[in-house]
Amino acid sequence: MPYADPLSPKEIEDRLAELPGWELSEGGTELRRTYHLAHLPAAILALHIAGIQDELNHHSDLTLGYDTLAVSLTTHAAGSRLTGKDFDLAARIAAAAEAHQAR
Ligand SMILES: C[C@H](O)[C@H](O)[C@H]1CNC2=NC(N)=NC(=O)C2=N1
Repeated sequence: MPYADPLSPKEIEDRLAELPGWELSEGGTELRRTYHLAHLPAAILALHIAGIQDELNHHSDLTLGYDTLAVSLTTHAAGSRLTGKDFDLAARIAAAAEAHQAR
């Protein structure tokens, strides 16, 4: 069983509709969102997300800014294309961000 198979454009469109505020990168290979919150709360949210990612064994790239936390997701084992694992993790990240009152 491969780690995860790339999704079709239609599947991506359908899954993206379930994630308000998230967007695709230029080539449709990354799922992205930037959260806005104060610096230390953003770092704490990053720590929470890191725990979720180890639990799921699927990891995003997180960029901590002055008052932002940017999230970028792709599945490396699928040739850096989007798979269901990306959307599953994004949904968990979105729930964590809401709990941290990130916008
Ligand atoms: C061995 C382990 O299952 C793999 O390295 C996992 C870890 N986390 C991962 N995260 C992401 N985004 N893509 C992967 O292909 C991936 N592979």
